[in-house]
Amino acid sequence: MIGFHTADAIRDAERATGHLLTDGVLMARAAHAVAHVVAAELAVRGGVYGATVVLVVGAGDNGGDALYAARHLRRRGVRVRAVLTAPDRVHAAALADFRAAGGTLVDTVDGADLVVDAIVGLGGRGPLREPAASIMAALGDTPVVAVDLPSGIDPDTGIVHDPSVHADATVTFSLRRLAHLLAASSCGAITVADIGIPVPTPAVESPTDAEVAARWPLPGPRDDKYTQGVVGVIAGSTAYPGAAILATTAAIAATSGMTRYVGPAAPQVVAHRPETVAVTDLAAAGRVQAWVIGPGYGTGRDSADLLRQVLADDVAVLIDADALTVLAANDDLRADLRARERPTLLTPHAGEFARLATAAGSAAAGLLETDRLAAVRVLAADLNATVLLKGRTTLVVDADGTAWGTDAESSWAATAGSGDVLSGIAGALLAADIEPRVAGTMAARLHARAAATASGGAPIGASDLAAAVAPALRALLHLRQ
Ligand SMILES: NC(=O)C1=CN([C@@H]2O[C@H](COP(=O)(O)OP(=O)(O)OC[C@H]3O[C@@H](n4cnc5c(N)ncnc54)[C@H](O)[C@@H]3O)[C@@H](O)[C@H]2O)[C@@H](O)CC1
Ligand SMILES: [K+]
Repeated sequence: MIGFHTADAIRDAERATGHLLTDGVLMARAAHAVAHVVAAELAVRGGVYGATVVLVVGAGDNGGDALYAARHLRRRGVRVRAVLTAPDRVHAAALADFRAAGGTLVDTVDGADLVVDAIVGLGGRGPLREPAASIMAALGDTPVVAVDLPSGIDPDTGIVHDPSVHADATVTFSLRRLAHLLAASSCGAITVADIGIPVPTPAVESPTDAEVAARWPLPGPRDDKYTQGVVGVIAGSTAYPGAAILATTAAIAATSGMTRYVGPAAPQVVAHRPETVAVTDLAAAGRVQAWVIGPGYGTGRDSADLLRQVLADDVAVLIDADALTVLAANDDLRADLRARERPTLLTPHAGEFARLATAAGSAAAGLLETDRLAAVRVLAADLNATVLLKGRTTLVVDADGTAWGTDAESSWAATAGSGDVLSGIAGALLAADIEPRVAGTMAARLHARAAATASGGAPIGASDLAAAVAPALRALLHLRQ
């Protein structure tokens, strides 16, 4: 598991090193790592020797890391210059070392082959201030290496303020910050350099692809179609059969268990996937181990009745799309949800999340813009369910606050119908008896990989995504030991 930490937890862990912090040993190690990553970036961009690097240095220790790095870079033949954004508060010892190593002070980033963002790190609050904002606005397409995290991004909430730095690479120290997950797309490639800080309990964890592969349910020698879990998909309508087809197609590809379908699009679903056991009425559906309810199934009275019956069933339930809207509109259904004892996973996008949180009178509604992680934690607790908030970074949080997350690494999945594919995959995993937080995160990982597989660099539709679930899973399973 990859752990992500709060700034407070990191500062406590740094303090626990005692003299390593107070004697500047940690900063010396950090500086070494900065120089290493800068040199590696230069090496793939035209060479290290003779290159010009401009450090943009702020008031705190983040600037100190970069100034001390100059000595290592000079040794490798790099011309190092620095712009001080707060000259009266710069790390004095680091500046003296920088000068002694042959660094020179300048006023702009002009002429840089690479810029180092050492404006703020863990101590950063709010958007870039002047003069840092104007200095960085003049960057053009010069590559940027961020020290610790890109300045202007909040370390704990990952809020990307305007203006802020967009980095091509980020070098951080021993412990990943929450922003590295929550604002992953602003950080570029992240290098975690071990500088000898003990690892505390993380705030959020993210499984690696190898861990997702290891947990993926595959048929064993004694399995049959029932033992692997039957998922039932309640989705789509006569007018809009697409969601039903996408969700069932994804569920079929994700695991070998049986997929049932309940709804008016049964003929279309069977025409696309003949292996689906499809009926139009819930009463005729037969047993399942998990329900997926909501994609494209409408928001009328029938929808509320169906959701009520499904919530009363003694199996895992995934509530998505229209069923989330129905849940927002019906107090009694939210009461049923809170009272449930079986696993329940809600999979809203930001709009559905806001509507549901507002209807539930949850403080989560007010937190969504300022602190996504806190917002999901609050809604999960208020609804007594696991909540998966979709986005470039997916967060999946249990009612007790346990939080997992995963960065999609690309945005190709941002297309209509993409969520239907996600709910199909996650539903199949729930039916295989995987707990909601784990199932949701595993599904988000496979979904992201399927999007990358389908895309190959070009826009895709959700049926391309659904078709790529099987090949993406095949590739993922190669990581299994
Ligand atoms: N504490 C430690 O043991 C270590 C700390 N390290 C570095 O130290 C950093 C933390 O240092 P500090 O606590 O000094 O904090 P920072 O270096 O992040 O900067 C805080 C300073 O920046 C100013 N500031 C805050 N927001 C700003 C904004 N938006 N625009 C302009 N200025 C702003 C503040 O007024 C404050 O003076 C880490 O991110 C890391 O880079 C490393 O040396 C590793 C060891
Ligand atoms: K920085």
